[in-house]
Amino acid sequence: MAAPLIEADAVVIGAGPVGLFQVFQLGLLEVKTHVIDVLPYAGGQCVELYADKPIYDIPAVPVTTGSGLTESLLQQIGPFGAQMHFGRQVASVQRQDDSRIHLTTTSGQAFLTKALFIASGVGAFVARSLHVDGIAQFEGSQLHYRTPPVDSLSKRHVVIHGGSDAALECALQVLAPDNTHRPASVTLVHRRDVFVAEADTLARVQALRASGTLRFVAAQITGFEAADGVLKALQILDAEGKTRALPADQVLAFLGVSPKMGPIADWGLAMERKQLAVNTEDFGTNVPGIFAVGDINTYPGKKKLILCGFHEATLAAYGAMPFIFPEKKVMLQYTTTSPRLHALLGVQTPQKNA
Ligand SMILES: Cc1cc2nc3c(=O)[nH]c(=O)nc-3n(C[C@H](O)[C@H](O)[C@H](O)COP(=O)(O)OP(=O)(O)OC[C@H]3O[C@@H](n4cnc5c(N)ncnc54)[C@H](O)[C@@H]3O)c2cc1C
Repeated sequence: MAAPLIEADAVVIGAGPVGLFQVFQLGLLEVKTHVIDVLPYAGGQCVELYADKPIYDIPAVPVTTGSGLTESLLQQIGPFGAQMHFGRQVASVQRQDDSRIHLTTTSGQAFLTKALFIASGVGAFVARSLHVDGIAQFEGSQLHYRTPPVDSLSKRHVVIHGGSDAALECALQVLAPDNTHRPASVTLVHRRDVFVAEADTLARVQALRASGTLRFVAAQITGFEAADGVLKALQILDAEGKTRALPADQVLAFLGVSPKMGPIADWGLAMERKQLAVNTEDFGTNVPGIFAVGDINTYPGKKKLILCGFHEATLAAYGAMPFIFPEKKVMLQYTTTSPRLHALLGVQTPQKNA
């Protein structure tokens, strides 16, 4: 059954830093927002590509990190109660006759919004898939690119594939002492016995390997065996050059993520060199009611910097008001002095000196 249509004043595509700040600026203008991101969490490039690296050029923040900045932004937008729709990729965008914008996601959710803010950055961060002929048929049932609920792995032969932190964290989660849904076996498969992970994670995985709870095989996955449409085993090419079968009911592959622009070029928006062309007055695209902010847009002098995206989001919020609240006269107010903004932010208005 199709998910019910969500009607909204504003939808933001992308929960990167600029999408999050868009929520803040819209919140100050009393606009409730829905945010859609294909990732299961906020932060965009900041979390996906440089979570622990320092950033030095966020105004008035001498130093933070990709994840630190994201946490601060999430805290800042907290009062506005944006509805987050994680793990969903926007597939289509179409302006309707009533001037609202209709969106659909690949998972079948639809939105109808008065204004749309595209903050999709360098593209949707989607998991790299396992390149084995025919194995895609098991995606979602027996092949996963994120850890599925651990109870679905109970009494199954589980194969975790990859050499990253994410693969090792998955092994630790599946074999956590408090997980009562124990798999029949858990095997970690990576082409070499070398992993890129935090020292603590490596040590905990090593302990599981030493105790025999977690098996490790240095190998490449080259094929699979199935019966009646059910995956039974993976064919692996081991370090000695031998191909053998490894029982596999559930395969969890962690091969990293890569940004994909997706079908954005089909949304009827003017583009220049794969970026959305916008005006610099309010960062509107050529389609009324659709704005583009952050790394996805282009205009003369564009710089792909977070602070530039914050400015763009501010002007886009004001620019969208005629579409969201056409009757409302919008005045610029300062967060320092406006009791109205204090109420929205849930903070006290300072008492005037007697
Ligand atoms: C290594 C590195 C270091 C950097 N250092 C700095 C720095 O020091 N200072 C600085 O200012 N900038 C820095 N940048 C650039 C900065 O990270 C970007 O300018 C910023 O992330 C852009 O934010 P954004 O919100 O526009 O897009 P992004 O951060 O790319 O976020 C976009 C989000 O949209 C989602 N998305 C895209 N398409 C869809 C779709 N169709 N459906 C659902 N979700 C979708 C993506 O999954 C993603 O989460 C750095 C970048 C890199 C790679």
